[in-house]
Amino acid sequence: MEVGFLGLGIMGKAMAANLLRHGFRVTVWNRTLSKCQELVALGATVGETPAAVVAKCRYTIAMLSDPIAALSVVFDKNGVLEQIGNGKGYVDMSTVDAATSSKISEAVKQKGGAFLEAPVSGSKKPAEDGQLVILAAGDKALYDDMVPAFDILGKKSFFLGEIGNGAKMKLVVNMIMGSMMNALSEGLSLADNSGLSPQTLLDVLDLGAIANPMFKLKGPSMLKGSYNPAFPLKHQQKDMRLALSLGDENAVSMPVAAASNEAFKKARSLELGDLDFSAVYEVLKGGGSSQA
Ligand SMILES: NC(=O)C1=CN([C@@H]2O[C@H](COP(=O)(O)OP(=O)(O)OC[C@H]3O[C@@H](n4cnc5c(N)ncnc54)[C@H](OP(=O)(O)O)[C@@H]3O)[C@@H](O)[C@H]2O)C=CC1
Ligand SMILES: O=CC(=O)O
Repeated sequence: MEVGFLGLGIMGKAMAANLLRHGFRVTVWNRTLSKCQELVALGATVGETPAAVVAKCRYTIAMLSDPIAALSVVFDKNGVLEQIGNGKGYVDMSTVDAATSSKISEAVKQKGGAFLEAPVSGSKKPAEDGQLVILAAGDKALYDDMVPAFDILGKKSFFLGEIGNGAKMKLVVNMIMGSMMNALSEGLSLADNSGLSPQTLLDVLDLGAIANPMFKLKGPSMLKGSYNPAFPLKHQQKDMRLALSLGDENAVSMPVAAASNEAFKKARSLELGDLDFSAVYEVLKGGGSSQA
């Protein structure tokens, strides 16, 4: 199978490499074109623009930072829309809001193409290992066509129905994840500031009913102050913002998420946005965000 791949950041690079390893022919594009070279070394070819990739490939996948990037790659000059049409499919796996996804879907469909949103749950390591959870919605026939690729990229894919449902599901999941990261950070800080060992707290948590892979993976590196980005904090804050906006639209009160968003915003203001999202601990350490 041949696919195009737009966006070679932390996730896109790992996902495109995985497809290449499994025998897919992949044509890649990235805004900073030099980043394509690592994939070329693995067998990829390069498209000079998103339009050039879509012209060459029947199916094109995108993995881009945010709504601005997702819209730009489709609607700008040399963008996806210039070449999408009958018989071609566009699959956006970026985490965006439902409105962004719908706008892209409408435009692609108007040109005769098919569109699927397919954001993923799972970070850098699951992307490298093909263990993502794929939350797809939109064109069911395109979903069926993409199953061979999804089987390589993920451990499970869900088809959630109409456009927007994948985006919303992803935002709900990441709203919970961001709130949990804040709760863990406050707990580590409370343990530390009240004379307990934060490492012992992690050990206790790991044996009880609230044990989870995220606490287990991130806790020890947080205690070392090590925040190599797997999931950049700026993207987690974007997801909290979009989830809160979904809450606004549906009159859902989310005080926990709102407080967590403030901590992520504070972290961004301290220029921690490019670090891993667990760096929010730096804001909450020593007594809470108001003292950061
Ligand atoms: N990292 C993670 O753990 C996970 C991330 N996600 C989501 O996946 C998406 C990608 O994340 P990740 O790979 O971590 O992000 P990165 O920040 O590592 O990569 C972002 C990508 O978007 C491109 N980009 C940014 N702005 C523009 C623009 N205006 N026009 C064109 N391209 C642009 C970047 O290009 P350039 O190289 O030129 O900057 C890069 O290829 C995000 O939506 C994120 O929320 C989902 C699950 C897990
Ligand atoms: O979006 C991030 C993730 O870990 O999932």
